[in-house]
Amino acid sequence: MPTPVRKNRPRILENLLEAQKIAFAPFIFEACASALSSGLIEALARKPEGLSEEALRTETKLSPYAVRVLLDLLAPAGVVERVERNDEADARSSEAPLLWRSTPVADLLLFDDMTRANFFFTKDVNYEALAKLDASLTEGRPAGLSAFDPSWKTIYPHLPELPEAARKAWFGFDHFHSDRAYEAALGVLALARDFKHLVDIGGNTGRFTHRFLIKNPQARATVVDLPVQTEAIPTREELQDVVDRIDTFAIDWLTDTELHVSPDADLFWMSQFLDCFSEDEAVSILVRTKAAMKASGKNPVLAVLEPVVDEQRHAAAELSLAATSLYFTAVANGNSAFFRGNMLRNIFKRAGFAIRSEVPNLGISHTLFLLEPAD
Ligand SMILES: C[S@@+](CC[C@H](N)C(=O)[O-])C[C@H]1O[C@@H](n2cnc3c(N)ncnc32)[C@H](O)[C@@H]1O
Repeated sequence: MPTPVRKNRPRILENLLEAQKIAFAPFIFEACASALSSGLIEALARKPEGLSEEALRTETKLSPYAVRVLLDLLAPAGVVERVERNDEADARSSEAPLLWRSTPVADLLLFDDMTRANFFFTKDVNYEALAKLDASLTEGRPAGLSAFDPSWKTIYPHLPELPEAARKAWFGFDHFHSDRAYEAALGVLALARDFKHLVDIGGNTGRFTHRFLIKNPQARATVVDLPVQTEAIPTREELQDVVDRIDTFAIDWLTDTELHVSPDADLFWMSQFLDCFSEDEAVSILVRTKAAMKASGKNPVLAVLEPVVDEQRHAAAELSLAATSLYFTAVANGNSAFFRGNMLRNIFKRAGFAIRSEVPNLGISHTLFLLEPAD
């Protein structure tokens, strides 16, 4: 028997609209993608006083039909609006062309770097794969990854093989979210100690390593990652000014390989890394990292930079992070997510680390944890 709808709910019309935005979310998303790629939103943004449909056709090369169906949906979706006529006669006249203009939401789609990084990450990396979210959730594997290649088990070893648009969107998204926090985190680290040897675990393309080495001209670094990433480090053009101070250590943390790095290592660093693993996997990685730290003679610190999903200042950040967790589910590995604060702190404890300090709200949404072995 169907569950009865509860009566006397307040704001039923607003809620009905919200529910339709969800029911038709892919339609709205695709309409925005077309309005961006055709230049429709940009044309409107350049003319704050408004544009007629005819002018939009000229600007975008879209047909009258295409302009009409896009505008008709983007208006109730809150992306464009009809211009209010002041002149009553004008407003009644069927001769006067209807004018359209963009809303502040359209401006964000066009100009806001975070919105754009998220939008194209959704479009070019996740869109097709998300159709397999159900299977991913029930089977505990990234079933959506088959949109790229049915033989791939996780996305990480295949990042360099992604199609051009997906690779650009993946790195654009990753870099957008970590870059802003890097500068702030480097400032915090500089206050803590004069670090001489960085171990960048999950160092990927060496982007953080590069910034660290530029800021610390006497220091060295070891980039730790899957072989496909570490092998590319020496030839990366953007690292050439520091490459003679970088070593690499290739590891697949999902095997039982141990970490071995220079005895001079005094800063172990993990940025947007632990979230690529399940809780138990993260504990295992931290335990092996702790063993490598203890082998160093320099009393090292472990710095973990993570966005904590339930400790965000803004609803937009919380929604972005929670949505990205489903990328981990359907595309990346099937078993990880951005952590809630209590889970992450518990993982540190289980691995035998004590938290020395926490600095929240770095960049847009990251917290920097400084940890030391508790035993
Ligand atoms: C989300 S990226 C983070 C990159 C960078 N640290 C940042 O702040 O943007 C995660 C990194 O972890 C690495 N990684 C994922 N799974 C791994 C594994 N099983 N063993 C070693 N590294 C792995 C990936 O290759 C990638 O470079």
